[in-house]
Amino acid sequence: MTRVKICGTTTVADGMLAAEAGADAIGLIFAPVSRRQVDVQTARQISLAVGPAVGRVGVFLDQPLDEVLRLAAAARVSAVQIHGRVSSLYLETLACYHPVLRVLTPAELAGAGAPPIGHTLMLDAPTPGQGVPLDWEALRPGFLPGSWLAGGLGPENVKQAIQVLQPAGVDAVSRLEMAPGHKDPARVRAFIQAVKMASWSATNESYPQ
Ligand SMILES: O=C(O)c1ccccc1NCC(=O)[C@H](O)[C@H](O)COP(=O)(O)O
Repeated sequence: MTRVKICGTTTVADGMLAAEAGADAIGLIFAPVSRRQVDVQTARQISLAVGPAVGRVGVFLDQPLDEVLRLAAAARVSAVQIHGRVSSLYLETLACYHPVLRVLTPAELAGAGAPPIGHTLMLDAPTPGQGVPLDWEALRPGFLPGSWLAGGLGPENVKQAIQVLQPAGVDAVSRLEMAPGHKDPARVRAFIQAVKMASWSATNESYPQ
């Protein structure tokens, strides 16, 4: 089954909405450049509210390692998502503390090998959180099994993305909002439902009859 992460959660109410709609994970963005940045106290409240079955992913962009470790611990996240230019040592050190969702752009994927244990790859647009879809067909030859997909996904196009790439998980934010940082409940529910339906179809269609 394709996992589903609802990113850019800034309130307990929106965290609960995603959890009740069946999300596997929520994203808590700590990148200061983001219009969806959440403060660490609120992030911690959200983490504790969504229950044990929902992953809480701290999202970071070009932030120092000590800042990532401090915020991740304080917010009680269960994984970290790392965008931007960071070293292998940075990622290896982080993976000693948290599962790492390493975000690559399509251009960066070209030179990437299989990720080390503790790391999962996610493909996303060069500028995250802008609602711009990737070219899924062009990605297909190099898309590594087990990778996640983000970039411009919403209820209307996620089925096609899953059919083309069969990602292990999908992640979205812009197309699920009424305004940056504020979820549209109907679109969050529709997105999660669409992922589950598409993933169920992909799994069952591949079974021999
Ligand atoms: O969404 C942001 O504002 C953001 C800013 C800086 C770093 C990461 C950010 N988002 C990370 C995500 O996981 C988004 O869900 C992902 O980029 C997809 O976004 P969208 O294309 O808007 O669905």
